[in-house]
Amino acid sequence: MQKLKNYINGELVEPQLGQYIDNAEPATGQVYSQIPDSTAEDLEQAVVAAEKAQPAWAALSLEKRAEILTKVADAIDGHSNELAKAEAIDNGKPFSLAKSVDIYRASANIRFFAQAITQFSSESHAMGNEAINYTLRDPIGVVGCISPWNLPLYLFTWKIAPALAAGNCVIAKPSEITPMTAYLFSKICNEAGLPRGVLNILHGTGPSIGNPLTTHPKIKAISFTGGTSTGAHISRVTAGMFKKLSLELGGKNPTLVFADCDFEETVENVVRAAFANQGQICLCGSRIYIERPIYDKFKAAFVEKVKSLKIGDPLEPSTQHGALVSKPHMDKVLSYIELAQEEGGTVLTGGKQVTLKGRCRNGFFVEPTVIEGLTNDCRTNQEEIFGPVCTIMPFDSDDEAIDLANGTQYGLASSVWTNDLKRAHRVAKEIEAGIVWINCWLLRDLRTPFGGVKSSGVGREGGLEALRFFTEPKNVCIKY
Ligand SMILES: NC(=O)C1=CN([C@@H]2O[C@H](COP(=O)(O)OP(=O)(O)OC[C@H]3O[C@@H](n4cnc5c(N)ncnc54)[C@H](O)[C@@H]3O)[C@@H](O)[C@H]2O)C=CC1
Ligand SMILES: O=C(O)/C=C/C=C(\O)C(=O)O
Repeated sequence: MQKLKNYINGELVEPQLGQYIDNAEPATGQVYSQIPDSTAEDLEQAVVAAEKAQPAWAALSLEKRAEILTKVADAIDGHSNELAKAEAIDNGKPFSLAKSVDIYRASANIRFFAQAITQFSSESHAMGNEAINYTLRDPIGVVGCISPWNLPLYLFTWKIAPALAAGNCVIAKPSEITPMTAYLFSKICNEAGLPRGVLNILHGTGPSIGNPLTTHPKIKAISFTGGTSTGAHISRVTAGMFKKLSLELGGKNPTLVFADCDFEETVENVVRAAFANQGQICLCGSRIYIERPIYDKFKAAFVEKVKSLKIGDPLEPSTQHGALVSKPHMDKVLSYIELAQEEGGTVLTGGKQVTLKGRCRNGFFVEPTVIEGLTNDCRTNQEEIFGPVCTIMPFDSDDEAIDLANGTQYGLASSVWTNDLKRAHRVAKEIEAGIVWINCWLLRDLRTPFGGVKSSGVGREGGLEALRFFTEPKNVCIKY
């Protein structure tokens, strides 16, 4: 069975304590590889390598750093089929989605920040005839990046790319549930000529390697994407250590459908927003509010479209809906469907585990599920399910729609479907979320600020926000 290795100082190495954990393929339920269960000992080795490499990496010209990172992006493109297949096997997502979304974005993330750093500038503040201030933005040094399992290489590169472009050296921890593409990426970095020690990748669980990483005194900034409770834990354990924290956490995102929307286009996109990646994207619209005059018509068209999604082997080109990432996650999703019915909800379609034939007969497949008849304050509508489950509810006015949308502890993303420009502006202003899409969903410009409010996180990723996060500003004041 394949044994993955850590990537430290440009080399693929075994964990020092020799401990491994199993890694299963969600579509078959079979363990197919093992990954290092890394510990503080491995972290120490990585910190030494990163500290040693950092001054020379930071001293490279921006153009040279950009050139090396661009070679890494080119190498991702060169291996895109292999990476997409690995992602589909490791995560359970359809190969077609892995290729067109995950691996495409992984390369785009690195290419984008390679260019962005060459355009990065800082402020100056003149004090009349007395003095001028200018701001230097230096790399922080060694930083930590922790990424989740839902968009494995996509989110891994979304974090490491700005950190590296800004001149930091990185210790990155991919999710132990989907380690494979980060492992393949370590080989790609060597192939592309990334200098030794600039990026170090440690595999393993939150308790064994995540905790040591977040609390290591030499790691001065942590960028984390994952569950809200893990984000809260990281805030607690780093309190008093004065680290920079960027926390991109959960969501329970509202989709507001107004009667004047473009009907067909809206149905199609609201289905995608709810069920893309089996509903396992923090941006998925899982609470769908529909203006009453079109509620019945929308419900019928929406349910019909959801029923037509093809569930199947992630490696089959025609599959639209793959497996959930793990058995515990599938059980969690199924328990929420049960809870929704206990809370008075009616399942309009879906609701059950799917048993496929052949190779995938033991896989973790759940039907795309639509539920109606619930109140906004029930647990189903308040807690992040992070799976192929959405609820639909009617509303009667703009104000009611805004209140319903804002009625959770989360505030990550939202989408609004209307042809009324004034309403679109007003609703966008009133919604408590870091991201509002009008007549679209997951349309991404990598220059824009990305992140959430309330329990959805702290700080923003993307564009200049990310480069600012991964640099330390220093003001220099010169008297004339
Ligand atoms: N982007 C998002 O919004 C995501 C949300 N989730 C939510 O979180 C729930 C739980 O999923 P998990 O995989 O358990 O997410 P998680 O938050 O535990 O995992 C995310 C990353 O954090 C790491 N981690 C876990 N404990 C840590 C610790 N103490 N210190 C440092 N790093 C740690 C994990 O190993 C992984 O790399 C999901 O059901 C979903 O509701 C999960 C993944 C992504
Ligand atoms: O940056 C994006 O386009 C998407 C990010 C998605 C997440 O952070 C997530 O699902 O966790």
